[in-house]
Amino acid sequence: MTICKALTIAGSDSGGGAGIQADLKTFQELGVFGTSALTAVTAQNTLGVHGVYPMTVVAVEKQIDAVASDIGVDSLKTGMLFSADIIEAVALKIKEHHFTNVIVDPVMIAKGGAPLLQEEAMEALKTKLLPLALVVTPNIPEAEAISKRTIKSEEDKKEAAKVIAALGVKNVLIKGGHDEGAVTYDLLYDGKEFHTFTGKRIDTKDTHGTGCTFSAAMTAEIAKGASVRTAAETAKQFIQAAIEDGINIGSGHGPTNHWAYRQRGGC
Ligand SMILES: Nc1ncnc2c1ncn2[C@@H]1O[C@H](COP(=O)(O)OP(=O)(O)OP(=O)(O)O)[C@@H](O)[C@H]1O
Ligand SMILES: Cc1ncc(CO)c(N)n1
Repeated sequence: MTICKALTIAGSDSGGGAGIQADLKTFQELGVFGTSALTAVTAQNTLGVHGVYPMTVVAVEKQIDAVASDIGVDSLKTGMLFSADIIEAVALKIKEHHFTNVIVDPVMIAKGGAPLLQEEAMEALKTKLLPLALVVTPNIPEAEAISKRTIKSEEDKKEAAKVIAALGVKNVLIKGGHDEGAVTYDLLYDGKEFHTFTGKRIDTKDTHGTGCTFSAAMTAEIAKGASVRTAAETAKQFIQAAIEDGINIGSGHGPTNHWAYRQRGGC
């Protein structure tokens, strides 16, 4: 049996709904062996972020080397990277280990408003990491920050995707969770064409970690050999099920249900 392996380079969410925890749960649910390189520890729950404790650059590098040299990496995703130093180190490791299936979730701000990326790290994200990415998966505020454009319409989303692609990313997937309306529209631009992934918008406050979970599902599917487009389709179904079959944990923005997709018969 071939075991597919995915690495997440991200922050820890003690509350278990986002970050490394969401990524590893999602990898497991989709039948992929998950490994991790922690960039920061956050003290976090459904009410917000109560502390951020970054790892040293050497600690991040050593974790990536340990995984790459022994276990192997079929695909990797990045989440919370926090500082320019960590971004630069991760970019160098991607090149050194010749990682190609790189999914960048450009995490900037937690749902409650806490910064998870230092402002001065934006330039490193754009110039060092994005050119190495197979896919980047910004939400709407992140797409606005990277493209320096305001997104109010589907046309704006398309223009922003083109601007982001011009930074050297092969595929840009702008997630539509922050839009309004009865339907969510996630837009994929592959450098030539646009593809839309839609779902019924669920009226719930329990959407903590939706972005991490979505990009982790894409990463797992790409580890198994799926195309970016097919991976996005599966990720959309995975997150739709995870939000719809909510589990109501904590008194703030609760996590999604990472096992819902499997329970419905997906794998
Ligand atoms: N209320 C909702 N109902 C249905 N789908 C949703 C809802 N909210 C988000 N989604 C979907 O979840 C996925 C993640 O999108 P979103 O824009 O919420 O990411 P995010 O802001 O990066 O999340 P987070 O920062 O919490 O990790 C997308 O496929 C989006 O369409
Ligand atoms: C550690 C971590 N990564 C990402 C997010 C974004 O959801 C979060 N809230 N916490």
